[in-house]
Amino acid sequence: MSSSALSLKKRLLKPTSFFGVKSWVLLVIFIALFTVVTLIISLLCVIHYRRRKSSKSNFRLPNPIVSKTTHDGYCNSSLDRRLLSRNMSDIEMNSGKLQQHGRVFSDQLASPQASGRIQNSSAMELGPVSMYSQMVKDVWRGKKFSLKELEVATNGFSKQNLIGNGDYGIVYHGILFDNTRVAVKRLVSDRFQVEDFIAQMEVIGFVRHKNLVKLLGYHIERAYRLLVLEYVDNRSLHHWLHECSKLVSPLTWSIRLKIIQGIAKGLAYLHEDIEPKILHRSLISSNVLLDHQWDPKVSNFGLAKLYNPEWGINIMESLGYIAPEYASTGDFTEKSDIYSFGVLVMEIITGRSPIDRSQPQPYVVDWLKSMVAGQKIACVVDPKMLEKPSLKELKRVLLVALRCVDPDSEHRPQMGEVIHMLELRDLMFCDSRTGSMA
Ligand SMILES: Nc1ncnc2c1ncn2[C@@H]1O[C@H](COP(=O)(O)OP(=O)(O)OP(=O)(O)O)[C@@H](O)[C@H]1O
Repeated sequence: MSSSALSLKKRLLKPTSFFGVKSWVLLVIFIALFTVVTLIISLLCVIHYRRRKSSKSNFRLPNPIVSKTTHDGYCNSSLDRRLLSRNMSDIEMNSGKLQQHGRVFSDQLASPQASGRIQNSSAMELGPVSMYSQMVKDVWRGKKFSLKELEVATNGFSKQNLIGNGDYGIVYHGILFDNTRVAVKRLVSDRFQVEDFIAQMEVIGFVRHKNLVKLLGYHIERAYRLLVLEYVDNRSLHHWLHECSKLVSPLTWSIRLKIIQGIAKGLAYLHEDIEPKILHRSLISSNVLLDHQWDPKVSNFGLAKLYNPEWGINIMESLGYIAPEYASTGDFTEKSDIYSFGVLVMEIITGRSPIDRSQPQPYVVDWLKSMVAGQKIACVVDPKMLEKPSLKELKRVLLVALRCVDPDSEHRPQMGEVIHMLELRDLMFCDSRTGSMA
């Protein structure tokens, strides 16, 4: 060993003035401390860099579904204000939705399958979808279903699983892997544009209200347009009003009232609590499903928008729910939905179809008006209802229905007002247009 090495060794082994600790020990401690501090600083730098990067990419879009009650100055009247704040308790808004303000499209859009199809079709028309779908992922709570999964759930879309056929498509009962019961609706038409379908599903998919059927997800592949919906297990209002063979209807007055109020709340939510609002466009008794507590869930909202307007007019006209201005101009507004609601209320009270050609007065609206004018209000209730409502209660609900079918759409109430009227106990029955009810 050389003399310099020996002297270095001596110095390292020599105790220092720092608690008599040997020099080499102090050296090791210093190197260790230096390494740890360097590591901590590097780590902090990385974290800071990542945070900055993610906040930059947190791109915000205008939100299509924003509770209007969150906007100051939205409510047009103090009545609406009260109604909307009360309605909020009915709305199953979870905090996640509010956090999602500014985010629009589901990860389904961003899937190679969906985005590939979008590019194949008119991508230019698509605008926001094609622009943002790549950036915004994992937003709508709707699940991404594969065709295989839905085939398994519905037993290969078997006849045994078939629930029924409607104007929009064929509905199958299904059970998902996690045992959730669903209704899988296969739309008959593949006439609409893929992007229109996706955009509409995205709007409908955000809707969460106890009186509206939830869209859990959807699937597009080849000619398949599949909607996966919450399963509602007690058939439709149409069934219980018109297809139930029992002499006494299980729909008592209080059940009917609950159904009317539930439908009103669901519709008010679509019209007044979300943005953009959704017009139902085919509010009819077969689109009101019931659960075992007779709570109504409105289905098929917004679907008619996908189809040719003529088609919607024909259906609503043939069934007797069409508002006069919609029939004459083809323009559908919120007030056209409210007209259909009025007809629906009349159907629920009387048990008569909106158009019954076997009657001298086939249209329920005309018949009811003539009965009211002839002071025969007590005779309008469904004969299958054993326990009749009090005259006061009946007048209250009838007045609401009559106001909703006012030929002048401007005079029809908003749905928020309807809810309020339905809940008022001591309504003054004075109305210039229905003077006989006073
Ligand atoms: N989510 C659901 N849960 C349970 N049954 C459903 C559900 N959606 C639809 N159905 C049932 O499936 C059948 C077909 O429904 P669909 O909505 O396609 O047409 P519809 O209700 O008969 O009327 P329309 O097409 O004229 O609106 C009906 O018997 C309906 O009650």
